[in-house]
Amino acid sequence: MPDTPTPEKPALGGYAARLRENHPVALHPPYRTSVKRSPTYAPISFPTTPSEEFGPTFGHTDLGPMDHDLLHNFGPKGESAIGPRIIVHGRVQDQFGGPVDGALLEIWQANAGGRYRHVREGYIAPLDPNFGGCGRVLTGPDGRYEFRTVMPGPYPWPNGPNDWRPAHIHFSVFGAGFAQRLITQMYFEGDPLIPLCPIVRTIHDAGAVKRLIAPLDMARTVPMDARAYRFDITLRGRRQTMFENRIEGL
Ligand SMILES: O=C(O)c1ccc(O)c(O)c1
Repeated sequence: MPDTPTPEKPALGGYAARLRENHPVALHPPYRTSVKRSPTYAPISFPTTPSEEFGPTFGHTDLGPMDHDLLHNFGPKGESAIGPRIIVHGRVQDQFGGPVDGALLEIWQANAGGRYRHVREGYIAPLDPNFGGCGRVLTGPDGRYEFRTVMPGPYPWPNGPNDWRPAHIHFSVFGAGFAQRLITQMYFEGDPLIPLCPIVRTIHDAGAVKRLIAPLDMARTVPMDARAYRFDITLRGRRQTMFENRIEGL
């Protein structure tokens, strides 16, 4: 059977470039720390070695059995974290919609009250003794992944006088090696804080923002247990997910 081209798949196969136009500019003063963090000199490219490009590879033996269950992977007695229980699932795909097998996803998030378990966290919301906020999962041959957790709470941050981050989960995606790492944030459908967030507002393309917002997925909800949200991650192409660590010009 010939492969059916997707709308963006070149007839002769090949390569779809990154969508650089949608990448936020590095300097966006309403996102205050971007002023100090944005480069003032042109980026320098360093050559990589083959071992950085192709290894190490990740396998199921690298993950603990509870890594994908943030509800239970921290509490000393395996008790459930406090908060609305959710499943987050989706597919990691390439520019043509093909599955990306064996990608390592690492996730981190605040607890249901909006507080991170981190030494430099300053928000007054309480810690949950049964929630660490970190997890890991590998995609399968069909590119799919799934983990369960609590719905993170929104939280205030010292940017402007009254800026609040919408509820979000941070994602790091590793490909075949440490040099292939992409980082992004997932938001939740219906959150009124999304359009107000100075970090979200660095992204000028409405479609790119929409692709960071996971819709509620009632088909995957577990009755009397957990709601579900679907977050697909597309690595390249016209429908690519916006990644924070893709530097303009590279
Ligand atoms: O990069 C930052 O400054 C920053 C601030 C608050 C956040 O919630 C975050 O994810 C990033």
